[in-house]
Amino acid sequence: MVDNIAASVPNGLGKTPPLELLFRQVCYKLKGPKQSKSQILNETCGAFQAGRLTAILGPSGAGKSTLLNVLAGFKVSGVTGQFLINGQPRDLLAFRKMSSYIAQNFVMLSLLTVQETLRVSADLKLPTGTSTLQKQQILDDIIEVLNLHSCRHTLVRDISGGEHKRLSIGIELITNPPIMFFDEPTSGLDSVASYQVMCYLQKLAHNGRIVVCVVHQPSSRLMQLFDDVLVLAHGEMLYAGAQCDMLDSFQAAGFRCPQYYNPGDFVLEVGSESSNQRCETLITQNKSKYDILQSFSSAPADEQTAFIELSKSSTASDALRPKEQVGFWYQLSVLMLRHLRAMSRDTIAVQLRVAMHIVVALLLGVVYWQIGNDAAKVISNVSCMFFIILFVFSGNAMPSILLCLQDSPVFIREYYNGWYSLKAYYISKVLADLPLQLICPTLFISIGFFMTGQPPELGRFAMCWSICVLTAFIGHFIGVIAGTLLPMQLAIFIVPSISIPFLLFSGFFIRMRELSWFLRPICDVSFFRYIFEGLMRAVYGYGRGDLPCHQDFCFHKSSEQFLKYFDMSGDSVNEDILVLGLFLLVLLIAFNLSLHVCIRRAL
Ligand SMILES: Nc1ncnc2c1ncn2[C@@H]1O[C@H](COP(=O)(O)OP(=O)(O)OP(=O)(O)O)[C@@H](O)[C@H]1O
Repeated sequence: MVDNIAASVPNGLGKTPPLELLFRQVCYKLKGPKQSKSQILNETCGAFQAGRLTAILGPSGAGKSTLLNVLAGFKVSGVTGQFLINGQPRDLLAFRKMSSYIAQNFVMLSLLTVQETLRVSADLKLPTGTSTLQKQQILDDIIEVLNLHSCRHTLVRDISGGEHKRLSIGIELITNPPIMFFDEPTSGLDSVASYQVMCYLQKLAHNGRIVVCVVHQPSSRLMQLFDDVLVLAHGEMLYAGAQCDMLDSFQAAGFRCPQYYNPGDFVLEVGSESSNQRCETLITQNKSKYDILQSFSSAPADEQTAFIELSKSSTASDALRPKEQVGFWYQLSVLMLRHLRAMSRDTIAVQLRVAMHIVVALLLGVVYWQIGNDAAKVISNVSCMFFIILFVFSGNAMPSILLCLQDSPVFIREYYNGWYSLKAYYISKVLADLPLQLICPTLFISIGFFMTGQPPELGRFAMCWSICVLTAFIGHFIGVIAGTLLPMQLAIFIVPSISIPFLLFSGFFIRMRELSWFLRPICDVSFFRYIFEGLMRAVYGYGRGDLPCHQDFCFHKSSEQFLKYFDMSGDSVNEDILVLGLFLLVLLIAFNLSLHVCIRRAL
């Protein structure tokens, strides 16, 4: 069945020559003088061949994941060494196109089904021109190969750990890459599930691919599945070669594996020695094996000796990223559909958010029932407006942090695999969030405005609605930016901590003229000022005249005088809306920049 996948994918594996990846004297050094252990990999050598399953073994902290990252081309800065593919120096970008890297914590969107996840991946990864029928055929084959029938229509959040691992393999299988790297594909799985996953990997390898995986403490049964083994200890390679020769090699260096002992455990124990001094023979033996290979290689001499100083050439993220396979508009439509589908299933961030806006609006209406047209209750009405601002802002900022935190790791992985451009992701995020940002404040202000007895005039309602929608957008983008740039705890702390001080400069707690001169400029950059001012003007401005007074004396009877008292005279809600629009524009730009920062930081 794996053959079917190969056959149905354009440029499938059947058409590529057998590959050999050779790496020699690969070193990785951490940058910065303060790093206590700066040399993580030291002159490691090894080779991978098509059709063979290779395990990278070693004690914890030996450098296995680092080596995998370096080999897969994800770590480039601080790396030196020689990487040859079929005897030719590796072109990093071409290599990234033909290989896939499946991380230990492979993140996917939890609110899509297994089939939908694979479908999105097929839509974005397969070249334009691949027909729907071909895509469906590939999907069906992958589901069959990886035995994902039973959970085909299950949401990713509900599938088991083993199914999750298999799905992550399936996503990478869509393009049928000839080289696959796996970081601890069996972590978190029981022995049966680990064996199953490893059998799939063996099947993939024996079908003609290079399959390399980092494995922690493989059982004897699992060990038998590997064709080749790399053993790392303290950043040095003790052994790289066929599994069947491994114990002989260790024995030749003075390490004899007891009978009936798991070879995996044995090499881990040898590698766990406090230093590599006793293993010096093994290290030298391995290095000389690959030096001999160098002299017999058929590649031209100048290319063989061309050491690639990757750190010099590949600082830009684009140098690491394969080009997208489908056009911008197609990327945008697939991403939009995916966002909307996931959002429609998001109980907390979407359904509960809409419900909360309705419930709180009803509560507001009951508490401030018909006070908007009463001169005796003007101050309470101002508090009501301030509550509206607070709720619409925080009710949109906080859930948006959560939405972003789920999406960011998926975005980074897919972006670096060339599924789509940053522009397509950015626009799809902004557009897909639009309906929710319109629905929530619209529901809230519609219920609140009429229940609290604000003047029933279309013009005033439209102004209040516009301001509430802009408040929701501002809150949303502040949440989204914080969620993209910061870890969750920090984002949840930072958003209220930064926004609450600006509330002081809104004009509600203290009038601007009462502020010290040096604090007044802060009012100009407090978007709460324009929101509050806009709502006040929309309700009390535009020639509203005297308010009905149902008591002997009402101090704030004249709405004009009342606005004057708050320093908000002038029928200029348009100006407030314009300034809020500018704030929104700045936030949109900041969101775009935060995505750039996010992808650069992931390198
Ligand atoms: N960015 C970094 N800063 C500081 N130390 C680092 C960094 N990256 C890796 N290291 C160190 O390099 C060593 C190798 O790390 P690596 O994650 O590759 O080990 P590993 O063999 O995969 O370990 P494990 O099996 O426990 O996952 C560790 O000692 C780790 O602390």
